[in-house]
Amino acid sequence: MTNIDFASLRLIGLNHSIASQLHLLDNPPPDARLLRVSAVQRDRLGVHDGHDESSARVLPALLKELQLRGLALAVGDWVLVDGRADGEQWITRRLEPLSHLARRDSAGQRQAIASNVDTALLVMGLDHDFNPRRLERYLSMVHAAGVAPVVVMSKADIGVDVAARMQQLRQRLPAHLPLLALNGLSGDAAAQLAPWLGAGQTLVLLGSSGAGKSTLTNTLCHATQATGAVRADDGRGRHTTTARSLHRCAGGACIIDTPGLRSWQPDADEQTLAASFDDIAALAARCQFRDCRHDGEPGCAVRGAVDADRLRNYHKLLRQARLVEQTPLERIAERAKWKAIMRAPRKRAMQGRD
Ligand SMILES: Nc1nc2c(ncn2[C@@H]2O[C@H](COP(=O)(O)OP(=O)(O)OP(=O)(O)O)[C@@H](O)[C@H]2O)c(=O)[nH]1
Ligand SMILES: [Zn+2]
Repeated sequence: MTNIDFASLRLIGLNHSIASQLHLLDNPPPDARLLRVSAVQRDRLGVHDGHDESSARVLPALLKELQLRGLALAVGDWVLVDGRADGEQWITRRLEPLSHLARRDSAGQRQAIASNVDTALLVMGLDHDFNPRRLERYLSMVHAAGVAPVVVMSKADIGVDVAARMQQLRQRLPAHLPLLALNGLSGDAAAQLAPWLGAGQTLVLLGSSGAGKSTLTNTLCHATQATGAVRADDGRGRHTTTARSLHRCAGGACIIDTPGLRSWQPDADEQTLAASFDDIAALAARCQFRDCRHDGEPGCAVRGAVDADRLRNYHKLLRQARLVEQTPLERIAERAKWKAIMRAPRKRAMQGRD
């Protein structure tokens, strides 16, 4: 029978939906332990039992099965781990995640970011990091994964034009989206984020390098990290330097910190991306033409009602999604078309940044 220490695992986000999957497994391995992936390295993973982190390897059969499905283990995955006589820990199963965040790299390859996340904090600095288009790209990725986003504008204490920028975002983004400005170095940040930090919740922090993700993680999880570090007694493969992704917060939530992403796209097809701009989708129902592209057609309800740069970004993201879905031949034709358009200097001026 699989071992579940529910009280301990609850500290790192175990809930009943995950635990109940154990009863549905075919041939559950005897004496396996349920643990959570807390760090991913090249050929080793950090696994957490709620109190301590240790190191494990993935069974080649599981690795192969995941690869065939285009998947990979990510921080936040729940796994079954078997201890062997040689002292090595092997990950034998991965429970089906309730949510899974992934991105596409510049070559179109899918890369796993995090699994079983309730809330994504999209962290962006109110300094030179400020970039609404990039924020919208993060929102699409998070929406495609079925994770609830919260926009966290950091460096409110040192940012430039803070009030004007917050106002700009409020006007540009859908009204229902939680949006707040904070100083990640101040204890007040925990109070501002309290609605999302309940016991058993898992949050992931996403944003560019330097946005303030680790600073915020330290502020929110400081007490737990300090106590977590002193528990070093069995000495087996613990606390490797990169194994710092899953952090416990004092109030019972846990946070997955991620490195800043460079040159990436949301892992979503055109339809999913379009749905992630739900303000545009809602307005589009009132366009005169059912297949309106909101690109200058008469009777368009979107153009004029949505921030012009947001609409340009929407079109750009859909174009990129189509590109990933295309066959190589279609891609060549599309590229030729764009080359011709890019050659026309008047049109070039209309291509936005980022
Ligand atoms: N004044 C102020 N400084 C901040 C705030 N948030 C982050 N910083 C500073 O910004 C710098 C970068 O912050 P990090 O937390 O390391 O950024 P990160 O997003 O974790 O970056 P990567 O780990 O590279 O992805 C540090 O020097 C922080 O002290 C804030 O809200 N206010
Ligand atoms: Zn329209």
